[in-house]
Amino acid sequence: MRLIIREGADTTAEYVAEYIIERINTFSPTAANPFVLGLPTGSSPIPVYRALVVAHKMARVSFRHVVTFNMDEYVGLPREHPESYHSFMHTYLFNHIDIDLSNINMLDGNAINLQQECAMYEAKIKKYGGIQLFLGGVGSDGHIAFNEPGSSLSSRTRLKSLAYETMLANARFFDGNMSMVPRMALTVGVQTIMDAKEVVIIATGTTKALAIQSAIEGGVNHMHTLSCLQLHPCSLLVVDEDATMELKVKTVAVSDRFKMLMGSSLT
Ligand SMILES: N[C@@H]1[C@@H](O)[C@H](O)[C@@H](COP(=O)(O)O)O[C@@H]1O
Repeated sequence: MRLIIREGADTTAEYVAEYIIERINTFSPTAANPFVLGLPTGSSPIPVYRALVVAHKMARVSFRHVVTFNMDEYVGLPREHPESYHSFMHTYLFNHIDIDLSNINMLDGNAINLQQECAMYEAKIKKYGGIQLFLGGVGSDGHIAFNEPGSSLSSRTRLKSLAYETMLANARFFDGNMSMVPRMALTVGVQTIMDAKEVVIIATGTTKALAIQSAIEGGVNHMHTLSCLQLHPCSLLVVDEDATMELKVKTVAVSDRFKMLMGSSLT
């Protein structure tokens, strides 16, 4: 697992966007051999999507032969609801790039048979030969996608009840009203993410510091599912300085601002 530290949220997002652009362009996708990209929702990837849209408008990257699979979707929230992950992805990315709508794959949280929906999603990923690059965020408790604490590390796409902490964090998108926050979601599993050829995680802000610390310095364990990436041959965490605040091993190059915050212990 590689760790890249940038100063702030914007430079962190820029790094991730440039990384994805480079990967897509180097791959040179075609209709017969598309680039398969896994995507997250949440506030952390928003500046990444913004940067990808700008790069697309400047003709630096095309999504014409990119196939996407999103990580998760709420159960029971209408697709058109502004807080559905379907709406989120169109608002922040899909409406502004040249992706073919038939290349967008999102779990249907209103499917009549949710179990079948999840099995079909896994089968479709397989049909494309797997995910080339899975971009993800992390929950403040260290979860990846909606693989809440206690999720099996060999899990695949399935129905999950959300942890109280996740619902609390997501209440900000529902006018702070906990009773409006969906209690269940469909999510790719830990193993689905581990099967990707490459995994890139973005984490910014002090609220992610404990999650980053447990993922990097803790053992691999199902209570902090991000930690599974320690076992991935090609995983990358891209974080800002705030998100490194709880790291015990202070061997990283740090900026003056960070040194100031930490006092003389780093000099
Ligand atoms: N299912 C999503 C995760 O994929 C995301 O990583 C997390 C953090 O979101 P944010 O970036 O808004 O902190 O939120 C939800 O739980």
